[in-house]
Amino acid sequence: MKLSLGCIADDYTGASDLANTLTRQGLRTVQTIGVPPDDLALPEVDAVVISLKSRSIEAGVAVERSRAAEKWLRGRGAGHVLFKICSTFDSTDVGNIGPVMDALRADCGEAIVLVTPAFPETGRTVYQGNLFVGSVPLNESPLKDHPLNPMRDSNLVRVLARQSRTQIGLVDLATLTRGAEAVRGRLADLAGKGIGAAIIDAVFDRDLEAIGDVALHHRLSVGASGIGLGLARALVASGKVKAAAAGAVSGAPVGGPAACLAGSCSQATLAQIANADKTMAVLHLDPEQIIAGPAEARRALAWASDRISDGPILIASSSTPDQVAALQSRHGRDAAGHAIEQAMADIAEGLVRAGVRRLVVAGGETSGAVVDRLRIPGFLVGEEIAAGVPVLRAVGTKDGAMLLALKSGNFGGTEFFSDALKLMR
Ligand SMILES: Nc1ncnc2c1ncn2[C@@H]1O[C@H](COP(=O)(O)OP(=O)(O)O)[C@@H](O)[C@H]1O
Ligand SMILES: O=C(O)[C@@H](O)C(=O)COP(=O)(O)O
Repeated sequence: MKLSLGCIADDYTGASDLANTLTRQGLRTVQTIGVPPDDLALPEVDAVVISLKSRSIEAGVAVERSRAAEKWLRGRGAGHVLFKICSTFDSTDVGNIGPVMDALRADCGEAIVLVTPAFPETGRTVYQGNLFVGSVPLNESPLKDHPLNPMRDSNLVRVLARQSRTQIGLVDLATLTRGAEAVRGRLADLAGKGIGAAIIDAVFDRDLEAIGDVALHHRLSVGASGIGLGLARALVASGKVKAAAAGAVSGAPVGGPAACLAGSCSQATLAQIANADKTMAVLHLDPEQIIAGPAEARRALAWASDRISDGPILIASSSTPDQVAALQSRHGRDAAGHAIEQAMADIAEGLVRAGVRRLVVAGGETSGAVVDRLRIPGFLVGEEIAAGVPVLRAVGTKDGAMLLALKSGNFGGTEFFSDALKLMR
């Protein structure tokens, strides 16, 4: 297998979002959890998206894991590697986007790296280096209240400069609009000044096509699903990938009980939870009790076992920004987040033991904890539920056929949970 594109995603929801985009553009794509073991049977594919849970961990560990993933991808022939980050640039001043980018850039000997989180389909656009979420700058969006990485600066040149050892430049929309040659010229100027990475503006998919065209001639790029779209279209346009051969997988129905778990506290997820009781039984966990010990997860499983044969259920830990801040001030941000993620993993494990084979998880870190606990080695991409969220069919599992949906906290409409289960048959 010689890969046309190698990808390293810094969380599992982000990886499924990118795998979805590449599949929709005609690339045969598989999502793996971590660097695949040698005995994992992978189908013949054009792209592999290696999912890491490296967004919110210590920067040195994120670098080490990302370098191992890059080595594996390059070893399978990937000439270009995309480091997939969040379309809302989720990170802190100590990383991990900058440190991982610096390390991968050094490893592949790239002079200058194109960076853009733009993903117009979900309202993420970049202009003059500033990231917009819908109609507002990042620092005015709900991301300012993210539980782990509150985003309070929309200027990505500044944000990335605080995290990276290299200077950061800008390729603005005016340059991009003049075409690929103008972008190459600007990159050569910046690289000549010793600048190692550039945020590039993008507002429409056509901007991402131009970016993909340029990026494909580099060894490394950094961005969200939008740049994935650009790279995929460039690969197809160049004839390196035959798009007609690809498509989302379907498969035998899985059936059986279905459950949803929400650990995301994002605005979109809060609205989806508020709507869910129209179509399923909903349990709100007590976050304080989760931190106190395992009894809260046991209570959730007992509640679930009474209902799971009657129809789908949703179990949520999610709270409003004020409640999240209060909990964090009592227990610390990382300790609270970790305890809740582990409780969600305990609940997921118990649900699967009780026969659940269709599972929706809301939240990137939450999905990481759940998928790790279930020891799922990889996924094939199925139908699209909402922009950036596909149905995933697990591969290589010991528990037999299983369908999952890993939803980024901010993605999906208000009916997301029932929309997902309609497609997860
Ligand atoms: N009620 C709560 N209070 C504080 N933190 C919470 C609460 N519920 C969940 N969390 C934590 O908030 C984080 C949410 O992150 P994540 O799952 O990545 O969601 P998103 O996709 O919205 O970023 C996780 O670490 C999760 O454990
Ligand atoms: O690019 C995106 O916005 C998503 O793919 C993503 O990375 C989501 O992260 P979470 O919101 O933490 O799930």
